[in-house]
Amino acid sequence: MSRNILEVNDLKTYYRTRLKEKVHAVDGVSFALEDGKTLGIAGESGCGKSTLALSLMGFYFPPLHYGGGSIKVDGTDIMKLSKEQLRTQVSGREIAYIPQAAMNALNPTLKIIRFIEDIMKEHRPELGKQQVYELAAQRFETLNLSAKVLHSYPNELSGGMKQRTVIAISTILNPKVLIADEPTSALDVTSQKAVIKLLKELLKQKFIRSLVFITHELPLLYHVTDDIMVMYAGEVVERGTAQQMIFDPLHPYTKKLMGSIIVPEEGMKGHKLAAIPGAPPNLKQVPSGCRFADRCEYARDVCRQGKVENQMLDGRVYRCHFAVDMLKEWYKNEGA
Ligand SMILES: Nc1ncnc2c1ncn2[C@@H]1O[C@H](COP(=O)(O)OP(=O)(O)OP(=O)(O)O)[C@@H](O)[C@H]1O
Repeated sequence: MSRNILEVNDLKTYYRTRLKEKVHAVDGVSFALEDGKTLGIAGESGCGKSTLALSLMGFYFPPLHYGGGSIKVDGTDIMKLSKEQLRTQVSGREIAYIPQAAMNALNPTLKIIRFIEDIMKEHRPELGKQQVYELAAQRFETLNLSAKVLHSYPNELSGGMKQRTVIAISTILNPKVLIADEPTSALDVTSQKAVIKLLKELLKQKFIRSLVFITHELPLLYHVTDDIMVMYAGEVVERGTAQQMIFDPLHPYTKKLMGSIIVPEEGMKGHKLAAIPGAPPNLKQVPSGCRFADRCEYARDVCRQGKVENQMLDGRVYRCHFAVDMLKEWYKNEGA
């Protein structure tokens, strides 16, 4: 059996607002990612995906705070490390993060090679300027990015090329896990395909070992990731293989989410999430029962009474009171 490269157990993180209220953005999240695997994270806007990504990196800066739980990267609990250790030993080396709109955050006054020089100065100080250049040029060419890009300024690159460059820079230290938050949003279909190809190449070349891919574009998850995890109101409501999650969802929320997808034949048409009536609960005051109950057509009184525990089924996990047979019966009747 393959070992886990990332293990998250009961992770809780919250924002403290100026009025001193707590926003429970990640509320008891647990999952594991095996070496060599890719995990997609889906869910509506505001359900905690980006906060989970920040939390996994140990980026706890006010207003975001750590509330409990563990994050193990290749066996090391990063929450037990100091901020300095996180910065020098974990960030970029063990686990790298490409935030939303990262390509727009590149300093326009610096040539691309300067970003790589800065990383190497910190992590590989023994390398001279020429060695850094050669290493960067070789990496870029292996990834089918011209080494000429290294001499360009960010604004001289197209959006798609800028995004691929950011990914190449962020993975230059061969992190074990790459977390990419909406890496294809705001790109045209051709550029999206190029970004996906690059991510797959990074895995194939073993420049990264595992990938966490956050996106609203659900068909992309089907084509890119082994597993999909769906979040709702700060919690994981279901996790399974991409095939199971898209074609045989168990949780009523996953069912609604996936109901909006038509898997396009050639793979990459951008289908966004269809609107689900109602809104997620306020994360300042989360309900004690099922958080989806108010929007769930199958909800009963029991759903609102007390915490809903995860149920396991053949390696899948879903957070609902009801048994699979009952859910499937309801779904069958719905389709009839
Ligand atoms: N700086 C902040 N201060 C207070 N609350 C915040 C802050 N940033 C995010 N939140 C809240 O935390 C919750 C989770 O937000 P998060 O951005 O993680 O969701 P998301 O699923 O990534 O959404 P999106 O897909 O729009 O990026 C939301 O209720 C959001 O309003």
